[in-house]
Amino acid sequence: MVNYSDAVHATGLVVRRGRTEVLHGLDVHVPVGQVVGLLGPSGSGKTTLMRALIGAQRTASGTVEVFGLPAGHRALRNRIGYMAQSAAVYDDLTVEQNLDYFRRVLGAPASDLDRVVEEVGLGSVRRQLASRLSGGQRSRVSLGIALLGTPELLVLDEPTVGLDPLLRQELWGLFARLAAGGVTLLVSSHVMDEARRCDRLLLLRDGRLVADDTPAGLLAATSASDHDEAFLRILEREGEVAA
Ligand SMILES: Nc1ncnc2c1ncn2[C@@H]1O[C@H](COP(=O)(O)OP(=O)(O)OP(=O)(O)O)[C@@H](O)[C@H]1O
Repeated sequence: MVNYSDAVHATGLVVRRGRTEVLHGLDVHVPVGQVVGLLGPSGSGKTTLMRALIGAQRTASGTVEVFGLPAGHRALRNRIGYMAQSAAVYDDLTVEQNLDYFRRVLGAPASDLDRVVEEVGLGSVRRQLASRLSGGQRSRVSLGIALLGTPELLVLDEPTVGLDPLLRQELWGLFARLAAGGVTLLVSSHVMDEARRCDRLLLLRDGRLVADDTPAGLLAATSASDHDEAFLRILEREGEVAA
């Protein structure tokens, strides 16, 4: 049954990419106003799931609803912000020209430009060409684009990759502030240290959901002292079951 306090509700989601089935009947829900971490080994299906949520991935069967509407519905376009793994940035434009271009495409207010520059901490390079940015700065421009128009759901594919620990901490602070204001965030990550900053964790393995718990709940369920260890234990256990 659909719970209307869920921002995302997927049931029996099956996705094929090419000839291969990569998601095998996932049931996933993401409660409104929470920061939910999407974790799992490389190739486990995190990006594919995110693409399905934003309506960019053809599904073979199952349902995916976002705010009670089918994923990809027109009415969701301005309610979801998506940051892909590869930076969506024009090299021949400055930071603020990039953000302003996407702001106008989205029909977001002019005041969004300064707000977003501030939120992603790019004030000192706002007039610099994107071609001259570091990898971490480029990914923050992409994150800024996802924040334009104040979306209610943010789907962020590894937003902190390539960032130093201080910047990562600042961005997780921003995610927590956004969630406190009612925004829902689904954030994929390879960095297990980031797991403890989430309200809830989804762990994918080979296209199957193998854990859906709070960070503390996962530690308790596995008797592990940190999330690296907890995930390894779950993955080992699931591997044994699958073998
Ligand atoms: N365009 C494609 N055609 C066929 N198979 C694909 C395609 N893109 C991804 N896959 C496969 O789908 C599976 C899931 O990939 P996906 O990118 O969703 O994983 P991921 O968990 O996001 O990985 P990573 O952490 O490395 O980004 C992998 O086995 C991958 O090889």
